[in-house]
Amino acid sequence: MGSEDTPKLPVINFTDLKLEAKDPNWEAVKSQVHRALVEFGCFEAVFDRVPLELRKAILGSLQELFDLPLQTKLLNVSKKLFHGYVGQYPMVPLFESMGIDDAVVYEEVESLTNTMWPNGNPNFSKTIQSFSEELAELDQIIRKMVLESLGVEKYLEEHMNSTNYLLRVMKYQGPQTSDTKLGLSAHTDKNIVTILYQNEVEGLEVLTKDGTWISYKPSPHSFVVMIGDSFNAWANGRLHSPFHRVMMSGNETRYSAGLFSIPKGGSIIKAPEELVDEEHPLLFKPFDHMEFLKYYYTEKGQRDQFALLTYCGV
Ligand SMILES: O=C(O)CCC(=O)C(=O)O
Ligand SMILES: [Fe+2]
Repeated sequence: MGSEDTPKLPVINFTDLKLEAKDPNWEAVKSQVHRALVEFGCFEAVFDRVPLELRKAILGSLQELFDLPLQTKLLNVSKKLFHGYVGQYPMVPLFESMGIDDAVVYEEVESLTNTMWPNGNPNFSKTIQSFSEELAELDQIIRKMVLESLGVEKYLEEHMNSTNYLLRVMKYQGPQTSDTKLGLSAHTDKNIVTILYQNEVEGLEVLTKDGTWISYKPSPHSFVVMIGDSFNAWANGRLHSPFHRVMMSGNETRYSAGLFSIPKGGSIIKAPEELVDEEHPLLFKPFDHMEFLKYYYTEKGQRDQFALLTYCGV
């Protein structure tokens, strides 16, 4: 297969674009975003709002965090499912991850920081919070563009207010072999929007609608934006939430960080009536995201590639 045949994720440039100021480029970028999300559910975003220093700092902070002893990392527990320390799974032995809930709020980050470093580590808290705050702006730009493209911007405020931000940080050890090993199993995200950043070690792959795995070539300037099942359900299937996985080879460690916008517990996800008609019958019954996650984290739910469809598909 020639290189021009190798599929690539669309690249969209958000340089200088702001959420508040009406930008002359807004409409053009919006139509690229809409097209990419319908076709791939995913794209590569160039977003210079996160300064290079901060990009470097976040990767340093991830390493610092994962270098802590396991018994310290295990102190990151959370009442919410899949929000604390996750790792040491026989299925994916290379993978470790930690959640930082409400990472845009300094005090929330600080409380985790103080659990990890009882003598404090303000640099860590600042890096995590600033990084999350900048990416939250990109998340909101994308969601606003999607709602406008679907003609349902009247729901914008309600939609934005219905979510929280979780920053999940990930470490994948190199398998020390040249053949490829599973880093993270293929899945769709269950949330609204995910924005990923990572070091230079390859491994992330995204499945196209026609069944081809696209390998993402990391760049320090780019973020990967992905739609989760809940946003696709809210949009009554007019977007796409892609399967993706991490495949590892070689010796190097891959670090990544993802900002996840997640429906608040108790908020009901229901497609606006404007998006349901004869041509587009309702695909998912209204559902409570927290209740759905309870199903997803059962043994059956974990094996179910189409968990949301099983849970509330019409
Ligand atoms: O490490 C990555 O780039 C992907 C992580 C991921 O897919 C997830 O946490 O849902
Ligand atoms: Fe994911």
